[in-house]
Amino acid sequence: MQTSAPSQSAAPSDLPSRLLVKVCGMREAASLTAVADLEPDFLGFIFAPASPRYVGDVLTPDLLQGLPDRVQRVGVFVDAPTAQVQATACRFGLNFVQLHGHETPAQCAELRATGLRVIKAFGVGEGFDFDALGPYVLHCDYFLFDAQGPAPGGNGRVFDWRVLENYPWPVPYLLAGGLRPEHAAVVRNLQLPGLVGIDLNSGLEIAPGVKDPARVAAFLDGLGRPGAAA
Ligand SMILES: O=C(O)c1ccccc1NCC(=O)[C@H](O)[C@H](O)COP(=O)(O)O
Repeated sequence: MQTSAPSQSAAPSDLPSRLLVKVCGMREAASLTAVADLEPDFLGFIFAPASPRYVGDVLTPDLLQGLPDRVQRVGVFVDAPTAQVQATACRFGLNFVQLHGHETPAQCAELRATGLRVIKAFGVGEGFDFDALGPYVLHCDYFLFDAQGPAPGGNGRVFDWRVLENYPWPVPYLLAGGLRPEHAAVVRNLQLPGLVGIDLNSGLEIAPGVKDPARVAAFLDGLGRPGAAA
């Protein structure tokens, strides 16, 4: 993993010395509390109505605001208007917004100007065009690289991570797409430029939006994170 911050980055300069972990697609209270106790760096909540992990009326601001401060709250959106993203972020006390649709660099900039931190997600396939990311570089805190699939996210597919060996930008990124506990040992030793964290979702689920805390703990254990054992 690269841990030095490249120059001219819009991203934080204090890059972590260990992989950050985001657990995405949290919905109901029981698994939310159990997973938060395992101390991931980020918890993700899907605000896209078409997703089987859509938080809908299940998630209350109280539940989310009761999380420990050390856990960053990420709202995931797909092509939602800026005002709606901003209002949702305000209502739920989100720290980050993760944009999984066709959001433009201008929309990333608008959201960032409100004080939110921005993760822009991209589906990676063969021949992925890294040049297309250039206009986003100054307006995002992180990128997230996910597998392409029928849905904008949560497809449970792994892409060929070797594509990222050629990652040319200074924005740090999270690796996503079908990660399961069996991947932890390999992920732990990945040496990819710009990689600072991973995003876990359907590979840890009992049902869409219901995470299995034992599988989350197993992944964290495989990464060698202290205190992550169940
Ligand atoms: O998870 C969803 O249902 C989802 C739907 C629409 C947009 C984004 C979504 N997920 C965002 C994530 O960050 C997922 O963790 C990422 O796509 C990886 O998911 P998976 O392949 O299931 O590990």
